[in-house]
Formats: sequence, structure tokens, C-alpha cells
Amino acid sequence: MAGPGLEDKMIDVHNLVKIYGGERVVDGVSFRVAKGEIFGLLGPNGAGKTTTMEMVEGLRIPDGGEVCVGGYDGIRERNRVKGLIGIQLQSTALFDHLTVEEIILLYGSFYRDMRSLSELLTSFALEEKRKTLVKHLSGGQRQRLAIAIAVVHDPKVIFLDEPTTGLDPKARRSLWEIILRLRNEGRTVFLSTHYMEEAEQLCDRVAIMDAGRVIALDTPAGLIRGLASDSVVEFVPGQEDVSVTYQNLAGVKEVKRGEDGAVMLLTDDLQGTLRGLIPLADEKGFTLSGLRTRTSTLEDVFLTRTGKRLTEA
Ligand SMILES: Nc1ncnc2c1ncn2[C@@H]1O[C@H](COP(=O)(O)OP(=O)(O)OP(=O)(O)O)[C@@H](O)[C@H]1O
Repeated sequence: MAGPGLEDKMIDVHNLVKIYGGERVVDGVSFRVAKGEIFGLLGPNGAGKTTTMEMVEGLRIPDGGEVCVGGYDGIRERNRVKGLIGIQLQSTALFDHLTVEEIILLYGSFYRDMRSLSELLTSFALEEKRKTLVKHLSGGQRQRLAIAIAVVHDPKVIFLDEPTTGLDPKARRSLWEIILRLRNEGRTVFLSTHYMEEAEQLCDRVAIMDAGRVIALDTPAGLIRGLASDSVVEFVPGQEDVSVTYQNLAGVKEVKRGEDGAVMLLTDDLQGTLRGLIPLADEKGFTLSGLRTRTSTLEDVFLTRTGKRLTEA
């Protein structure tokens, strides 16, 4: 698959497999990550993102396949790989009874060289919190601290496992800015997420995972362009006549149904679909509750490939 500068790759994963209890939770995953890109694994809970990421980091041993990071074999040359990478710990794993400053210095002491404390505090907007105990930080501040610790030794590659899960929109955006800055400093960022907006807005390329496999991989725009439709009409039909078929409305490429009863019409002719839908509802005597339209997103790529919504998978 074409991608930016892949001749200049930082991570190369080939046919990776992990088996738990006889189940292939990672089932033949292959991808490459270019130097200096933000690469995302997008998928629902249980898709195999964390397992894949931790095999790339060298924290879990694959049952099959190869991992190469920065030209080093992920298993045989693990110590070399360790020096190149930084891993964001789940923020809950931080020591609550240390201050921000103490924890950064503690992690820094594990390495021969560490970046300056004041530079780290500034770039992660933690100066005012330097003397604050970790347990008194907000969710966003804890996540910023977790990333500051991951880059304390100035690594070339950063791994972030669902970095913004549970954060409010403002804290999420502030973390996105930090992640973009890591990339703009020339680092490679490998992250996992189950938020499609995050993958769409932040990642240079995205591998969509479901049930242990990569089902699509491209730039967010490329994935969306690959859809047969460019828009979605969504509504919950009230008193729907079972004989109603939406497939024949102008522009409709696919009809999907959510668990909540919502109907999603994936269309390449938004106006044509709407022009046909409203008379159809009148004629068949059903209501179009919560009718809305939107341009296609990565959610629709997932929906088209798996038949499920990301949030329902
Ligand atoms: N150590 C383990 N032992 C047994 N099963 C495991 C283990 N780790 C993961 N699994 C299983 O492997 C599957 C993939 O899990 P994984 O955590 O990689 O998914 P994920 O996409 O990261 O999801 P989440 O967003 O929930 O973290 C799940 O079914 C999970 O239960």
C-alpha cells in the first residue's frame, strides 16, 4: 500500500500472531510505519490493538511473525529496541504519592541521559503542577505526565495506548496538540484508539483492526475516498412498514441498521436520497425520527467492512 516515505520505515511488522486459549487474538497482522508519521490502530474493544502494540514494544512474545523496529529485530535485539522507544504507561500505574517533578526525575534516573526537567515541564504544560502529588492531578494532566515520562530519554518512537480514553473534549484536544508536536519534532508516534475522530484528525495513516486482523490501511482521507458513498442519511423509523426498502432510493449504495433500530443509508447522492425518502415515509406512513445527514467518516469504513458500528462492535 502506498504511504508517505515508506522506504524510510521505522517499524516493520510481518504476519504477527498471538494465540490465547486457542484463539488467534492477533491473526496475521502486517504493516509498516514510516519514520516521522503518526500511525494509528483503530478498532473496537477487544480487536487486538493492545496485544499488537505490546508485541511491537517487545512486552509480549509473538506466537508467530516478525517485528523490526529501527532496523533491529524486535525479539533477538530487544535491548537495542528498548533504547529507541518510549512507552506511555497507563496513567493509573503512576505512583500517586510522588510529585510531578519527583516522578519525572525517578523515570529519568533509569537512563544514562535524560532531557532537562524544566523543558519537559514546559512542553507538557506541567510547570504549575511540578510540586503537586500525582493523585491530585486531573485526567488530562495525568496523561500529559504519562507521556512526559515516556519521552524522558528522548526516544525516536513513542507508543501511546488509547491516550485520550476517558478525557473530556478539551483535555483530548490539548493532548492531540502534544502528540502532533512529538511528530513535528521528528519522532514516530504509534497509537491505538477506539475514537474515530482521533484517528481521522490526528493520524497520518490508520490501520483499522477487527477481530485480530487489519481490515483496511491507508490515510484517513484515502480510506474514506475508497467508500462507494460519500454521505450518510441516518434516522430511526417510527411505525415502519416491514415492506419498506430503501435500496432503490437514488444514490443509496448500502443500507445498514444499528442495534438501536437506526437506519443508515450510505449514499453518493445525498439530495437525491432525501428527495425520495420523505415521500416514501409519507406514502408508507412512518416517521423519520432524529433524521440527520453527515459526510462519510472512518466509522462508515468500519461499518461497510464489518457490518457493525465501531461503538457497537
Ligand atoms: N493476557 C491475556 N490472556 C488471555 N486473553 C487475552 C490476554 N490479553 C488479551 N487477551 C484477549 O485478546 C483479545 C484482544 O485484546 P486486546 O486487549 O489486544 O484488544 P484491544 O483492541 O486493545 O481492546 P481494548 O480497547 O479493550 O484494550 C481480547 O479478546 C482479550 O480478552
